[in-house]
Amino acid sequence: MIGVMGAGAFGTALAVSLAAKGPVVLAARTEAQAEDIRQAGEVARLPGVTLPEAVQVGAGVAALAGCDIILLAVPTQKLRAMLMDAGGVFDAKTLVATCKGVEQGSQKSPSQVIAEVCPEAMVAVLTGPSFAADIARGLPTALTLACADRAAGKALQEALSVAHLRLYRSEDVTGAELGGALKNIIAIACGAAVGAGLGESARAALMTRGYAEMARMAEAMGARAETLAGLSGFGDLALTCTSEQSRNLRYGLALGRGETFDSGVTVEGAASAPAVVARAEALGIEMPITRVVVGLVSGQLRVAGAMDMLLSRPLKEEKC
Ligand SMILES: NC(=O)C1=CN([C@@H]2O[C@H](COP(=O)(O)OP(=O)(O)OC[C@H]3O[C@@H](n4cnc5c(N)ncnc54)[C@H](OP(=O)(O)O)[C@@H]3O)[C@@H](O)[C@H]2O)C=CC1
Ligand SMILES: O=C(CO)COP(=O)(O)O
Repeated sequence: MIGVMGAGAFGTALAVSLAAKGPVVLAARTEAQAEDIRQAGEVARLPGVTLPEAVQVGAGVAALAGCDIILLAVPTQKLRAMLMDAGGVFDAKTLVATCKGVEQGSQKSPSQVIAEVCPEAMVAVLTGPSFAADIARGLPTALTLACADRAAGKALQEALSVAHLRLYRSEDVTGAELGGALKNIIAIACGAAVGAGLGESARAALMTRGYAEMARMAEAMGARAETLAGLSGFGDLALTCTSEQSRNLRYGLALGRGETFDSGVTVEGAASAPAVVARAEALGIEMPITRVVVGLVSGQLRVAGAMDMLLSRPLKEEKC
């Protein structure tokens, strides 16, 4: 049976989608949350989506004991603690990370965190351009399913594909995870520029030079260029930087407009950006847009100063 850990927007959307194939367990953090969801028939972070009967709502890791495939849909910075609290329930399971970020402190990707805490588990990554609301409504979506083990990846591709949710297989876990984590940061930069009234041309420039940063880091970390050009990289960059459904873009818009933003909303790019800059420094890679996002998020930079920093860099040849 398939289980989902994290009854937020994305975990719920995936559970609703996969329920077309059979029963799915959706695990909220606490029994009180699970009971609220059962009573309401929907999840607060994904309003307007009625849970089908095939979605069985439970609480905590115990609810997932009978599942062999578990999708992990908690924010990246919460992943390690959640796994460490699992008390062995996740050992020897197939764990599919759906979170898009880099862990603060360790600078590790979700799959690396899983491998460290649950060394017995088979690890895969599900990523790519998809808003929870779109998946839950059954709108057409194409994602990357990355797993270093080819046979396990093929089995997962079958198990997790649904008519409107088309999965493309990859063995490049590093590249798939990097694309998802880095595009969120570039989306914050785009939002900040647009929010500050700098225009659509600035957005296009940030997306393109942001992609160059993503490709640079990917190359340095041994990821494949074609992965970055695929759904998990370019595809998700395009979606997140251009749609106001994106929380990262909306957070950037608020920064650019000088407005406050609800601190309860998951903004993976803001949490991951300092870890990415630290990793870039260790690798000797220039990531100027990511760096200014760190300054914007920490409040040390304003958009005008950030743009001055980017525009005053030495003139150079256009290449990645
Ligand atoms: N929303 C989207 O469109 C997409 C999201 N993603 C990725 O999916 C990940 C999750 O995002 P999303 O679902 O949108 O975020 P949400 O903020 O909507 O939900 C996160 C959920 O994780 C739960 N959670 C946190 N810690 C634990 C824990 N220890 N045990 C159980 N549950 C826990 C939260 O519970 P609580 O409220 O109690 O803290 C919350 O329900 C992110 O990395 C995001 O980038 C990927 C593609 C699309
Ligand atoms: O990852 C996403 C789309 O692919 C969701 O983006 P946000 O986290 O910015 O809402």
